Amino acid sequence: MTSIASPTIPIALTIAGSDSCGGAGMQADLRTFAVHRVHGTCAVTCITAQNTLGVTRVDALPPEAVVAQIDAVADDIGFDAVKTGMLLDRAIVAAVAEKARQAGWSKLVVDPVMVSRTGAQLIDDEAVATLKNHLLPLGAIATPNRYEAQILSGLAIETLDDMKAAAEKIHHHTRHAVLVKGGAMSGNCHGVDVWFDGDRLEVLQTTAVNTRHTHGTGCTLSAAITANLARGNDPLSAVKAAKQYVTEALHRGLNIGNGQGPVGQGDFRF
Ligand SMILES: Nc1ncnc2c1ncn2[C@@H]1O[C@H](COP(=O)(O)OP(=O)(O)OP(=O)(O)O)[C@@H](O)[C@H]1O
Ligand SMILES: Cc1ncc(CO)c(N)n1
Repeated sequence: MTSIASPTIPIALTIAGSDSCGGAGMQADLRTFAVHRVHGTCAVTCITAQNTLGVTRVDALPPEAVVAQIDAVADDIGFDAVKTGMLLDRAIVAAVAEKARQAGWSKLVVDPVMVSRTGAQLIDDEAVATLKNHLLPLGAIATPNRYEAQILSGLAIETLDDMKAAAEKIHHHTRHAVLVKGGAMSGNCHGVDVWFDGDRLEVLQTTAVNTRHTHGTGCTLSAAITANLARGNDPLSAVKAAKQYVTEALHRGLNIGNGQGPVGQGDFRF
């Protein structure tokens, strides 16, 4: 029998929550990895009951269960890059940060999932502080959205200059690269992201896509960055290619459910 995957296939790990509607969270991450021809492994942090209208229930896994999943993958298969998504509570954030610190993951993308694009808080205050002080400084790239960048920088974000100032302030705290995402910005900044790595400040822009099917954009972007890092791309080119990919995914948004449908990570036209 021949095996399908060669030992040289890039491998990525996502540490994230499950989304029952399949558009965000680890479902989005694994699909995005697959489209990038990267084998996806996962450590589930929490189970969300959610659909295109919102989240109705969240159940956390014990932090030991999250760590056991990471160890099971690390001890046997290994991975080339890691991303974190929804970590939910202080204990899970602390356990993942400790694992990242011990293992010294160099290709770590931290999507600091705290506040949804609609402004709803997704994790508690203690978890926010632990994420900011313990996990974020370990990530090679942090990808806050507008509201998360406001919390992390302490700055109000209304304009492109505000996005740049927030990216610089967050970098000052983490000493690593930051991508402030503009999906929740209005006017000319809608869909514009700002990259700052301490050296280069870049504005990443595509034409804003006029769609309401935006569920999972943030997860899809950070998963694509992680996949590109796993494939050996440097951080800025990984981010630029991922931005292009999420724009295409927005054009393929799925009109399912009664609210904000998911972006189309795969090309389902056939
Ligand atoms: N309508 C749009 N047109 C073009 N790009 C967009 C649009 N909406 C979001 N994006 C892009 O999608 C990516 C994710 O950004 P966003 O600010 O939506 O993240 P998020 O709030 O974390 O997402 P999520 O909705 O998954 O929580 C960014 O690159 C952003 O610029
Ligand atoms: C599980 C999960 N992770 C992340 C997000 C943010 O898009 C979401 N809605 N659900």
